[in-house]
Amino acid sequence: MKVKNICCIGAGYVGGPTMAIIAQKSPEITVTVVDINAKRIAAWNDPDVEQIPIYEPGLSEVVAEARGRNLFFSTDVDAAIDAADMIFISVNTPTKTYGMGKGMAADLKYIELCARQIARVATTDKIVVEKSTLPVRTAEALKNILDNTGNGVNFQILSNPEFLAEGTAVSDLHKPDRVLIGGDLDTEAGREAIQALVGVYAHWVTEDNILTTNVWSSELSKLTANAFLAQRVSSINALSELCEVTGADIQEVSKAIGMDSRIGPKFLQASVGFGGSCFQKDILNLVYIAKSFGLHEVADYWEQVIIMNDHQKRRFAAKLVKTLYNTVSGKRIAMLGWAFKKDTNDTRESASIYVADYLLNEQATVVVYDPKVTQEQILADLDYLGTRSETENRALIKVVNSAEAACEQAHAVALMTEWDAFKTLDWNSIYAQMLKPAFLFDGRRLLDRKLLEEIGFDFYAIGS
Ligand SMILES: NC(=O)c1ccc[n+]([C@@H]2O[C@H](COP(=O)([O-])OP(=O)(O)OC[C@H]3O[C@@H](n4cnc5c(N)ncnc54)[C@H](O)[C@@H]3O)[C@@H](O)[C@H]2O)c1
Ligand SMILES: O=c1ccn([C@@H]2O[C@H](COP(=O)(O)OP(=O)(O)O[C@H]3O[C@H](CO)[C@@H](O)[C@H](O)[C@H]3O)[C@@H](O)[C@H]2O)c(=O)[nH]1
Repeated sequence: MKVKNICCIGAGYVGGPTMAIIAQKSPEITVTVVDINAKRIAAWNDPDVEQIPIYEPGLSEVVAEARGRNLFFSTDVDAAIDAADMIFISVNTPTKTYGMGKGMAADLKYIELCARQIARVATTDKIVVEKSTLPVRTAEALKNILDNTGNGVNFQILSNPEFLAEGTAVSDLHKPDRVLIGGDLDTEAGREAIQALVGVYAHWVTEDNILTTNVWSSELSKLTANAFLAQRVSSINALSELCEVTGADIQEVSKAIGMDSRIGPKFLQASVGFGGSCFQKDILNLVYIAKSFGLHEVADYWEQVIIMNDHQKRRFAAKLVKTLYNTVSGKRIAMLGWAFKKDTNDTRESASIYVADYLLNEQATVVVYDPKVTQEQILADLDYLGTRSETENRALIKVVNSAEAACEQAHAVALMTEWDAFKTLDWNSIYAQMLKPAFLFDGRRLLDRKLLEEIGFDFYAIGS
């Protein structure tokens, strides 16, 4: 079967970019991305393509090429479901904040709502693709809901997890290490559905890079990949603390071990802690699944990755307070960067949120600059923690339009996100504008210690 009409439910960081690339590479397939968030859809449809709601290098060009040709954004979810032969579910699956599994399990209510809506609306056979990251065996629940509608429609369920990283979404989608498709390999209809999706990706991905497995392996591989990646970051961050007390340097250690081809050089960059919407959520989900099967040693093993990450964020903030003579009360601390990594405007679970919260508890005045994050978002992130009232947050935190403005009259600078532009700031003039001694805390190992110490900074960097 050749796919002609795709619907994607969820126009977020995954649904938007993924569907834009499918549309770009497959001009004969009509792709409609739908969402209940009308503001988000309006932004995707903004005549000025630079105003699309997600900042990703190269994405606006792809959208400009395909939008209106075979790529559409709409709030009419029912119509798009009805017209499609393949439906991607790409809605959010956050950590549960209530009830059973609170703080650990994935909240699947949005997934279930999608399944019920598809079941209600569909009048022709559909292939339903899990694009969201889901606990292993979710496809079983989806199948139950879809097969019990009694309207005679046949559904095939595939798992097709997404591995793109934010900030590099377009290149990751153009050249994926692999595309993973899980489906029912035991039936003819299952194999046909898998081949239909293979046919979509085969527009630009070689078949050697398209891996087909059973559904459960596909679902579990996604959680496993994120757990392994996050584990590398926590491992290197754990050793960064040891470096600080022994005189070893984490950059040198990373390089030395990364040259071992069995270890490899990627994901060994020490930092103020990993952030992003996925790592923490997916590991907590894995821990919850292991616990629910009574596998407590497995659960404890993976939970340690999160414990270490929380420790890294806290110890960075604590180091800053200790170095500033044990108090930051009334002091001005500049934070450079709020996004969880460079080249994205996403702030979900960013280390900056937790470090700022710690410093605000110590009564600091925090002044933030990020090239892509709005004041509205920064305040919303802090309010969401619920540590203090909205009024107090607004009194203690300031958001400014440049790194220089953030650092003016500051007692200390905390470099939080590795934006390229921070490398080439005029640190001489920043130093001149700061209170002395001028402290600089590099949470990303972005800056040149020798240069900054020569200027006069009291310089501290993670892992040295
Ligand atoms: N962000 C990433 O880099 C990334 C990468 C790989 C996988 N994932 C996974 O992909 C999924 C989506 O993540 P995201 O970052 O795109 O989330 P997101 O919050 O940016 O987008 C999800 C969108 O789904 C919409 N939505 C929710 N319920 C809906 C419904 N019933 N009908 C229509 N629209 C609905 C929301 O309004 C929202 O716009 C998650 O499971 C996530 O774990 C994310
Ligand atoms: O050596 C490293 C690498 C990353 N990080 C941090 O780890 C976090 C996550 O980074 P990254 O993995 O690059 O971005 P994400 O967009 O969160 O992507 C991850 O999560 C996605 C959602 O599931 C997956 O699709 C991707 O494959 C997976 O890399 C960020 O805060 C990074 O700064 C480090 O501190 N050191």
